[in-house]
Amino acid sequence: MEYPGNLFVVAAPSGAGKSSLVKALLELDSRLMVSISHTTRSPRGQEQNGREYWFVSEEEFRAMIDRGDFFEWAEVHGNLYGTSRAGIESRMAAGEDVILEIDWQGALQIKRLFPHAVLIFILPPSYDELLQRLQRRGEDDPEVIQTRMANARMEVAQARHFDFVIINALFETALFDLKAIVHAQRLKYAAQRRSRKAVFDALNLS
Ligand SMILES: Nc1nc2c(ncn2[C@@H]2O[C@H](COP(=O)(O)OP(=O)(O)O)[C@@H](O)[C@H]2O)c(=O)[nH]1
Ligand SMILES: Nc1ncnc2c1ncn2[C@@H]1O[C@H](COP(=O)(O)OP(=O)(O)O)[C@@H](O)[C@H]1O
Repeated sequence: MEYPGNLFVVAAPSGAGKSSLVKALLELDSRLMVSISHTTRSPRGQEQNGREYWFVSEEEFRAMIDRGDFFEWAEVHGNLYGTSRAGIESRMAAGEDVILEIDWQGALQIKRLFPHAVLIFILPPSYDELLQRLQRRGEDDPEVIQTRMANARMEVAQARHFDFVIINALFETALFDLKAIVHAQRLKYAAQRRSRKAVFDALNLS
C-alpha cells in the first residue's frame, strides 16, 4: 500500500523504555501522530481508555478481527493487541507522519503491508537493567514481570529484522537517536520526490 506520509514503527521488550521515548518524541514533534492500539489487557493505574489504549473485551477484539478492522494484530504476553485501520487510515491518507508502538510480530506485518515503513527496535543496556526498570515502574505483578522477562530474550533476537536499533541506556541519548532517524527519513523521502520544497519543508527551512 502506498500513501504520502512516513510510517515509523517502534518495538522493544517490555520495560526497555519505548513508551517513554515515544511520548517524549511526540512532545517535541507536532508533525507526528501516534496510533492508539486496541487491547484486551486490563488498564494499569494511570491509564485511560482512548489515551494509552482502547481497552476492549476479548469478544469485541475477536469481532474486530472478523470484520477485518485491523492492519495487524498479535498475541503478546497472553493478551491481544491490534492497530485498527479506522484510527490511522485518514491521517495517513492526509500525508501525516504516523508512529506505531507495537510488538515485533506486528512490526513485521506492517512492513509487509507498507514496505516503506521504518522499523526501529529499542534495546535496554542489559537484562538486569530491564528487570530493574520493570520493577521500578511498579505497574506489574511479579508473575507478569517474570513472563515479560522470559519473553524479552526471544524478542531481542528479532532486532535483526529491524531497520534501526537504539540502545536506551541514557534516555536523552536514545531520544536524540530516535529524533535523528525520524529527521533522516523525512529528508530521504523528500529527496526521493525530487522536490526542493519538500526537502525545505522537512528541514523546516521554508
Ligand atoms: N502487535 C501489536 N502489538 C502491540 C500493539 N499495541 C501494543 N503492542 C505491544 O504489546 C506489548 C505489551 O504492551 P503493554 O501491555 O502496554 O506493556 P509494555 O510493553 O510493558 O508497556 C508491547 O510490546 C507493545 O508494543 C498493537 O497494536 N499491535
Ligand atoms: N533510559 C532510561 N533510564 C532509566 N529508566 C528509564 C529509561 N527509559 C525509561 N525508563 C523507565 O523504565 C520504565 C519502563 O519504561 P516504559 O517507557 O514504560 O517502557 P516500555 O514502554 O518499553 O514497556 C519506566 O519507569 C521509565 O520511566
